[in-house]
Amino acid sequence: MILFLILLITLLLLVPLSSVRAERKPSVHLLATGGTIAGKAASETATTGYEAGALGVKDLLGSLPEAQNFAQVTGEEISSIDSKDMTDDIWFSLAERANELEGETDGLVVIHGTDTMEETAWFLQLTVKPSIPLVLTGAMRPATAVSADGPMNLLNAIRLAAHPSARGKGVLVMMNDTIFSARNVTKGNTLSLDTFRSPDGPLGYMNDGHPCWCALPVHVPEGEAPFDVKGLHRLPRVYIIYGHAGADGAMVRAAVSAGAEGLVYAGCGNGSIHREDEKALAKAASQGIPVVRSSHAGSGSVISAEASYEEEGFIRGGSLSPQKARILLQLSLSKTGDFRDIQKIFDRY
Ligand SMILES: NC(=O)C[C@H](N)C(=O)O
Repeated sequence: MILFLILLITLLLLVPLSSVRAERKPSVHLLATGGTIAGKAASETATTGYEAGALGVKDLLGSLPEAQNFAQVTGEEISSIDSKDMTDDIWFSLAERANELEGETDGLVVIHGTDTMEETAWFLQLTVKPSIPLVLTGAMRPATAVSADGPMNLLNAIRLAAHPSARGKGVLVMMNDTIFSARNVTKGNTLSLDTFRSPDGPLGYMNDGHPCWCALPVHVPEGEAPFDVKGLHRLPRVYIIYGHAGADGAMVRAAVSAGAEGLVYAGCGNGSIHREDEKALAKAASQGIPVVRSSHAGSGSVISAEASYEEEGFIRGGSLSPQKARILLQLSLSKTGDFRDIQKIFDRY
């Protein structure tokens, strides 16, 4: 009897220990959209002139069996495009799938071309419930190239998405061993492997597959996704007008007559607007078309400047790049057309 009791107690003590040892691997699901990471070139030395998005998610995973050592990796294709051709529909599908998978996997990786990666990352930060890590990655060299960067980027992105420390940091971009926040990341070089940067510095690095954080992201959404795009069939038509010397308002007038529902001005310096463009923009705003001032300077915030900008009801775009201000304006317009409410949204996100 005593022997039986001793055996039973030993067993009870061992069961929890063995269950800790047999801890399950985290699951990571890939949503592939195409890009150079899935690109095929005519030769191993070609790094341009390839077909972007030629390889499927199975091919990418098949050539990276090591990934399964770190996570149970599954995947599906959402599209197979060069990301320069990104559409609202693909964004809606991505947001819908990411929201559906939120309770079913520990992390998500979006495989994406680099040209519009920063825009998709930002769109997803605003439309996907931020409960599990969501990481975007891609490549600068096609999969067929000597020393292609895609496999290591994908492996790092999977390991980052599986890592608990990636939670609560908003949508992340993992490129070239470096971790960026969706809000601040931008492509900064046409061809270099080290193309992604953030004016305020990266969030961290992948050191031999382990995230090493050095900063915290700002304006990260909590709880629910800020915008619900379920049921939307298109995003409002918002054009970006590029500010430059010798402007004459023609581009603003062209945008308005093309049916602009909102305008983003990529101004100089602190969102400064050429006076000829300003006249045309003030007219657009008086017709109820919201105008956001942003900057093509590449870093810094757009704050109040000329008194006339405030009188004309222009919205201050803060530190968002013109292309990200455009997305936030599109999503804001799905909620409100009131300039003051849109300003509050810009101040929050
Ligand atoms: N490196 C890349 O992925 C560029 C490619 N044009 C894309 O954005 O799909």
